[in-house]
Amino acid sequence: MINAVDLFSKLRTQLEKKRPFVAYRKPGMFQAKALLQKDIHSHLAEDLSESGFVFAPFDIRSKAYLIPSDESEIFDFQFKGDPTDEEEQSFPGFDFEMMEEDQKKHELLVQKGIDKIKESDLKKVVLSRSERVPVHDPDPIRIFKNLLEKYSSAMVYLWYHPDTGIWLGATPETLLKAERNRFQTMALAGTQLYKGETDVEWQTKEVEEQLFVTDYILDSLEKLPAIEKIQASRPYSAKAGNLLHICTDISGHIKDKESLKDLIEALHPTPAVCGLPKEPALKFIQENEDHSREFYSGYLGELNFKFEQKRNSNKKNQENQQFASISKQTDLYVNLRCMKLKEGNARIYVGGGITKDSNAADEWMETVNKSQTMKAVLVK
Ligand SMILES: C=C(O[C@@H]1C=C(C(=O)O)C=C[C@H]1O)C(=O)O
Repeated sequence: MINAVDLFSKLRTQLEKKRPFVAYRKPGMFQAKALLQKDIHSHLAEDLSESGFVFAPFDIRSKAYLIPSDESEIFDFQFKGDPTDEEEQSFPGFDFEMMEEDQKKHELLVQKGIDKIKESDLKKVVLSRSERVPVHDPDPIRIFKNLLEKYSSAMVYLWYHPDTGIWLGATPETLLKAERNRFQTMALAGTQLYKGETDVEWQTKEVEEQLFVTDYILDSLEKLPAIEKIQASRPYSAKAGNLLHICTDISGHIKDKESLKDLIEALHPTPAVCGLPKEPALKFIQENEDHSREFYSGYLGELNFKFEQKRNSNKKNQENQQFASISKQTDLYVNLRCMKLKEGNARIYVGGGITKDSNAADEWMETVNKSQTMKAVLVK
């Protein structure tokens, strides 16, 4: 365990030396972790058998970066900021006049998506935009501390790589957790503002949209020969910053470890960030969104991370002796509620799922609400 102040100063040195690093805290954890790469080389996750922290883009044809465990110094730390009661968070206001152009553009895009759904086999498409926000104090470490303070139930991270630049985020969405022969994923979709209550009503549009995601994930998993014993929870409302989403937890068994790659490839990109059917949704996104998503709606996290598991022996003559075995763990998240920091500006990425029942003005508002997760940590 390293003192947080010392860790942050090590991160600054890494930045100065242009060496890749990532610092992160998983949802609900007290302890945070950092991987500081010892050299400046670009390592890639080529076949997902590597061990380290992976940072993968939305577009599966582009490079997925890796900070390999073996080439890094790994630290555990705790950040004791002012513990914020998530119930009492405040979010900054917004200047709607300044955003008029963005609003028009986004509503046109959404309407085009709705029209396409009505006239084709496309059932759902996730459409996004990015927003440039000038940042008064663009110190990534200051912003990361704010993330740690504000979002205890999200995966919060600060990633730096000379090839990708600086990214930060607080994502509520698990892509895949896998350990030994078990795995877990989730179907997350549907959005409403959190108003102090998680026991809320959902409209048919949201229920249907989330069901598309669940069904698609279950179908894709059933097609994989190495996957068995698939189970799905009942849908429930999950809180993420100032928002609520509908969530279904999905779990199962993997028969052979070699299948992790197939599993990740079957899941990414899910209809929670791309659409249904996958191919026409992807085509629509590529042809109509006017920004490159880069790492937004890609995935990130621990890949085949080795950790020591201590077990007590139950043999009498070896009483009190502990046995350590090395296990591998994968813990990946979808890169949502995120931003890229560059030259004193933050580029915030936000999107939402469009179906035949969507309304363009509501979808615009949903992206405004989603952008609050990052805007709230930019202010001092
Ligand atoms: C696409 C985003 O979020 C996804 C889309 C949601 C929706 O359409 O309601 C909800 C949660 C996420 O699965 C985003 O945050 O940018």
